[in-house]
Amino acid sequence: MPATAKTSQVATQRATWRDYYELTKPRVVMLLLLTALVGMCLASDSWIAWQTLVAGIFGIGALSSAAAVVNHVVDHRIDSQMARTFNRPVARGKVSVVKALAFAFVLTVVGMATLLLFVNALTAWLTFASLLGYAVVYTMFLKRATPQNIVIGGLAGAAPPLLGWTAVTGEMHSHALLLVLIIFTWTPPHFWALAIHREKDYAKAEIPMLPVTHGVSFTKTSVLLYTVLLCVICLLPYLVGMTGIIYLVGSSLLNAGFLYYAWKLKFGKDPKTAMQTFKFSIVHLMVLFVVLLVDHYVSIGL
Ligand code: HEM
Ligand SMILES: CC(C)=CCC/C(C)=C/CC/C(C)=C/COP(=O)(O)OP(=O)(O)O
Repeated sequence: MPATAKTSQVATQRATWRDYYELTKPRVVMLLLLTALVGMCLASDSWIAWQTLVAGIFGIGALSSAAAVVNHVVDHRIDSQMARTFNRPVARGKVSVVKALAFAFVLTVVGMATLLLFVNALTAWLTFASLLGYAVVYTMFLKRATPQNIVIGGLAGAAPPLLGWTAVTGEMHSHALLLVLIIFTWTPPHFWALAIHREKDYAKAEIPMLPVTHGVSFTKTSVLLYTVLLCVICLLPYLVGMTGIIYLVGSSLLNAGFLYYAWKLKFGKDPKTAMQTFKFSIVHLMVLFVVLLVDHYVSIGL
């Protein structure tokens, strides 16, 4: 074999920092951290101390990333069987299981130390519990056991606003739990839209996602019903006096958009609607939490 081919073959196998970065599911973690930041800001009527902000976001980000890395390791065999995930660093052997687990361990230790030393113990242990909820409860058990996997497992991914809140106040609050409930209700339509598009992938990997176990039509109905539920849940922050008119208008417009896609997914014929709904769900959550932030600072006059 010519040297260049051999070199290029070795080069493709040697992992780079980009591979480790990909293991952290960076775009997912960025949105998780936006929701944590909003939880921090809504917990106080004044600006957040920069130490709490930096240490809290860093610690929650490190543990979220560690959870994502463990997910890549646990799922590397099924990832290699699916078109969407076969090219992932651990699935294709570019990063070894041992090195990935070592990376996750370092992220966890550094993240926990940061939260324990510079934030508070409640936030550290709640964040660690969320890591276990995703990396162990969801990834190792629920994902392979029940079509309700993402509903139950969604609690881990919904935790960041509560983690941000406790980072600032050192205690839990019903308003923070409302923000968790919004993401918890948002997760099923977010994921099931993608699962409809990838139904054959999950069937091939024998993962009991809802479209595989109950069919695409049932899943489309579930997406629509959860989106209706999300519209109701999103009214609660306004009804309990946690937010003002900016949030009411913004969330109502966003939820009208989500309902449009969920309705089109259920009753329309365009196969592209599933991924359009999935992509819109991400924009929906991102803009919803920005609207929460704007509403908060306008209402306290900062
Ligand atoms: C158990 C709960 C969840 C499940 C099962 C789930 C599932 C997924 C899946 C399968 C993807 C596609 C990933 C890929 O193809 O690389 C994805 C993408 C994404 N998810 Fe979720 N998700 C969940 C919760 C969340 C939460 C709580 C957030 C943020 C608050 C979130 C934000 C995102 C973002 C931003 C993307 C796009 C990532 C990219 O483009 O690389 N997800 N989700
Ligand atoms: C500390 C803390 C807040 C932890 C939560 C961290 C976290 C990364 C949540 C992500 C939710 C998510 C994208 C799940 C998809 O997993 P999947 O295995 O169904 O997706 P895949 O098939 O794309 O790997």
